[in-house]
Amino acid sequence: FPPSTLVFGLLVRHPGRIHSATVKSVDTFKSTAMVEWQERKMSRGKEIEISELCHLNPELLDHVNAATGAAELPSAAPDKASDNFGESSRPNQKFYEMIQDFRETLEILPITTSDPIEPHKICVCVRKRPLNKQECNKKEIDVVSVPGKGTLLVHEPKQKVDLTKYLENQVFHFDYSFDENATNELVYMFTAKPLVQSIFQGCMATCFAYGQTGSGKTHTMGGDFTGKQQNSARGIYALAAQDVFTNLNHRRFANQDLCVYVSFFEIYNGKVYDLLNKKAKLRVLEDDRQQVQVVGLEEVCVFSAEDVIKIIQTGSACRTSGQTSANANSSRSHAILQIVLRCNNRAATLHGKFSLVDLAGNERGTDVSSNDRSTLVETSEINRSLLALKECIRSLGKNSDHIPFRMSTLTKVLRDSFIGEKSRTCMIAMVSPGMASCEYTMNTLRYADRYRDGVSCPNNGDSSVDASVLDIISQVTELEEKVYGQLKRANEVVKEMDKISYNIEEGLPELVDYSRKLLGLYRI
Ligand SMILES: Nc1ncnc2c1ncn2[C@@H]1O[C@H](COP(=O)(O)OP(=O)(O)OP(=O)(O)O)[C@@H](O)[C@H]1O
Repeated sequence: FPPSTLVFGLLVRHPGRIHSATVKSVDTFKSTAMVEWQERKMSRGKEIEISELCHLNPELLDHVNAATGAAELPSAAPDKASDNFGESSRPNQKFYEMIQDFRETLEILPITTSDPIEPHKICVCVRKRPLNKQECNKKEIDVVSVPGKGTLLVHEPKQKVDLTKYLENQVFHFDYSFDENATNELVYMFTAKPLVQSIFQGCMATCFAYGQTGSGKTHTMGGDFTGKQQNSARGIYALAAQDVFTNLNHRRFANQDLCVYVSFFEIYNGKVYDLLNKKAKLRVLEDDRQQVQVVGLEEVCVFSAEDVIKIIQTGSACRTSGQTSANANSSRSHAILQIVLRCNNRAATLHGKFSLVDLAGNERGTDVSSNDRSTLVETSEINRSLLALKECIRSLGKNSDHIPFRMSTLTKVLRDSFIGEKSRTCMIAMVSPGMASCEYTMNTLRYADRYRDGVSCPNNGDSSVDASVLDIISQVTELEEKVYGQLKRANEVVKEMDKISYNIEEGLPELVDYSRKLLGLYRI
């Protein structure tokens, strides 16, 4: 065991003893040690030696792993079995076998239509899509298992410094979990269907599809695909619309005299675009009663589920056709379909609202490496809105008085959804099963997990948001609140001045009359 490695071992075991003056020499020691260690890794005989040393001192193994990052990297190297026998039929064959072995120990009981549906104010679910054709061609391995209702496992492939492969099996629990065989109808039944019932009772319901690009958000919300053709009648949007009309005609609600309106818009870079009006750019304004309005948003009165499906097709086509212009990729924007129930009176009073949101791909949230300004703006907007969403739903879960909805345009336009007893929320986290997506899958699951606990620990494992960013956002929000308060006061002053000027104007003719009389009296 060469001295430098020993020094390296000691230094990393006692990091508290390293003083700034010695940092340079420590780095030299470290890099020397790393080079030596890399050389040893290349040689099989030496490999065994390291393995033995690490075996004798597991702490050293952890430190070497941490220092080299080796343990964090999924193996791209061929495993020993295939080295020796050339038997490997896929990359990462060894991991594939380990996962298969693990799965054999699991009791698999997928969720079915006969499982009970429990009422939730905030419901968090997860859906795994099947491996797609490309992934199958590449012989990608599936690292996600869904053993049964609510549970999901990620078999994270890891490798020790001695090249031993192992799985870190991470378990997550949600309200419901859907495997790759689940249909949109099954997912709908447990997620959005209970929310449709709630809007008839006057609730503001919201269903979010969250996940990395290609994980199945649009498939779930907008309908499954046959080739490039999307079947809009089989997505959660359309299934919800069908149920709205079934309820509307039900005698229980028939006497409420309700009518249905639909709007469809997207938010890209903090700006709202109307998908039912050639992507017209709209303004979001807040009045002095804190009511948020999307000014000029097209709200179409609909009479059947088929009407809604046509609207979905029109809006989706508008979304897609815009991909070559300002909105370069639909996965970078949030799409929101709103189904609104209004009383059939003269004022068309709001009765209930269901917002169905296909969120921007969350992998953008971690992509901060780009130098391109527009990508950075996009990334920060997506980060900001997803963070704001998390914070608003958490506040809702805690029945907090303060809902930080002004943090992003997304939460501003969904303000109704986070307030009061009548809010209902469902988050469907979508995950891709492939090993290549493992890191994104973990990010998605951690994000969704926070909702479930109602606990936020943004610095603990949440790679997408840095503490300083959180700080800045909350400072900006505070400033926004202050500016808003000042504006409100200014508004009141203007109103008061208006009143005074009105009074002056009112009194003016009388004053003129009086002056005339005076002039007449004294014959001036
Ligand atoms: N549960 C599923 N079963 C079968 N195929 C699926 C499933 N989920 C997704 N797919 C397929 O995977 C591909 C990507 O899905 P989709 O477009 O819905 O992803 P996305 O998350 O909306 O991506 P983006 O954020 O880029 O819009 C599509 O071809 C879709 O048909």
